[in-house]
Amino acid sequence: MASRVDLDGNSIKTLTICMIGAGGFIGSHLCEKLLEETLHKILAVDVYNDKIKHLLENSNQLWADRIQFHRINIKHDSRLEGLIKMADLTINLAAICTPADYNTRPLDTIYSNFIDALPVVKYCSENNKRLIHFSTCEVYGKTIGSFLPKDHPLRQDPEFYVLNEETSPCIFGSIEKQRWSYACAKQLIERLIYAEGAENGLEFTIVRPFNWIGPRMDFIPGVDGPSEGVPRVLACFSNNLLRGEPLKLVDGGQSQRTFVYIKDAIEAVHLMIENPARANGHIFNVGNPNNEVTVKQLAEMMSEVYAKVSGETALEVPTVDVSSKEFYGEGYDDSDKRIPDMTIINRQLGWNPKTSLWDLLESTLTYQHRTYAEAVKKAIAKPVATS
Ligand SMILES: NC(=O)c1ccc[n+]([C@@H]2O[C@H](COP(=O)([O-])OP(=O)(O)OC[C@H]3O[C@@H](n4cnc5c(N)ncnc54)[C@H](O)[C@@H]3O)[C@@H](O)[C@H]2O)c1
Ligand SMILES: O=c1ccn([C@@H]2O[C@H](COP(=O)(O)OP(=O)(O)O[C@H]3OC[C@@H](O)[C@H](O)[C@H]3O)[C@@H](O)[C@H]2O)c(=O)[nH]1
Repeated sequence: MASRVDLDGNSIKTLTICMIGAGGFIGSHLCEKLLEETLHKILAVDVYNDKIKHLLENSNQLWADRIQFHRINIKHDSRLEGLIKMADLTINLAAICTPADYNTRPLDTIYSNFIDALPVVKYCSENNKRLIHFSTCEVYGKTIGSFLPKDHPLRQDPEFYVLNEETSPCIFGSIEKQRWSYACAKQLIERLIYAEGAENGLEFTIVRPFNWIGPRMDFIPGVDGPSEGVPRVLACFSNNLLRGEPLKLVDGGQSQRTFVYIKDAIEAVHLMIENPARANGHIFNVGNPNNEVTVKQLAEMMSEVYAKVSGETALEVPTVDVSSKEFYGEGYDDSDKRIPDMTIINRQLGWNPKTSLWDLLESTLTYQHRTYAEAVKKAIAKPVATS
């Protein structure tokens, strides 16, 4: 591989990266990218490795000696500090990050996103190691505009809804709305990392992903995850499409999201890894402001794309409304709208997302159909056990 240079023309040093949560959706894509396009070494830490098996198993591959899997639960494993010490850079992706858990398992959510991340920050700070920590767009919570009357003209003013790392406040619901346990824990760990940077010189970058989606996201209930499990929206809707059932719109699907293709987003992380002088000390929104839809529009587009890639006829009534209480239970609440301000990532790293929502759904749903259609058919055909 020819010697590669960073954004300032300096040659890039080969790194050893301790990637915690490497076996998850984002981790699997990041491992793939680093192995295929760089010479960096990965110490991959996770409790699962199904999503990176293809990278670990084939010993003929060029990168066989550049990835090592460590099955470690970071809650209680003394090997973690040793791995962080061995690495030049630690990337922490580990988290409980599915909304169905925030109000039903708030303690696990808070422990996972705050308490369990503490030693990682501490070991990086004490050993002078750089940290890239994955936070979330949920730290912004609700938009200022959402508190205005429905038809107020200021709702159309970007000042009232575009989310900026340096100027937007973090607006959460009341404590009984346990949905915000995740966002609040993520916010506190961001503040702690920021304080470690300010008081102890920790070199850090914080990433706030805005709905990254693509292949290998979450699981299909009853196929490669629990039948009663509720994954994030891409997998929920994929599951409905694979089963030929209407897509469930929580509270009418009026919330808005911007979706970015995982492969575009991984490019941004790659730039952060290899341009520490431009990334250190920054918090970055990573999303695609051009891909905004309501959840209802997402459902309609996914139905259309799925019909195209599977050759199956779309349902006449493709969606059904369901209340958030029925779908998620007590304590659910929602972010109304999420448009990332791209000024900082653009200025520091020159990054811009490329893939349109239609195109990213086409490649993702082609993957979902190819990977799961047969398995779902079998699961549906299985006779239900009678008592
Ligand atoms: N995908 C998105 O759009 C998105 C949006 C906002 C924030 N994020 C953040 O990005 C990070 C990665 O998200 P993802 O979508 O890949 O989720 P994911 O659930 O697919 O990956 C998380 C991984 O962390 C591992 N993990 C969790 N607890 C662990 C522990 N105690 N010890 C070892 N491993 C543990 C899990 O096994 C899993 O493989 C998370 O911090 C999440 O909050 C993701
Ligand atoms: O079947 C479904 C699933 C979800 N939804 C809705 O779709 C929207 C998106 O739901 P997701 O499950 O993708 O989760 P959210 O976008 O609310 O939060 C996510 O955002 C950023 C990350 O930190 C986390 O991965 C997650 O918290 C929500 O309004 C939800 O209520 C449905 O209408 N139907």
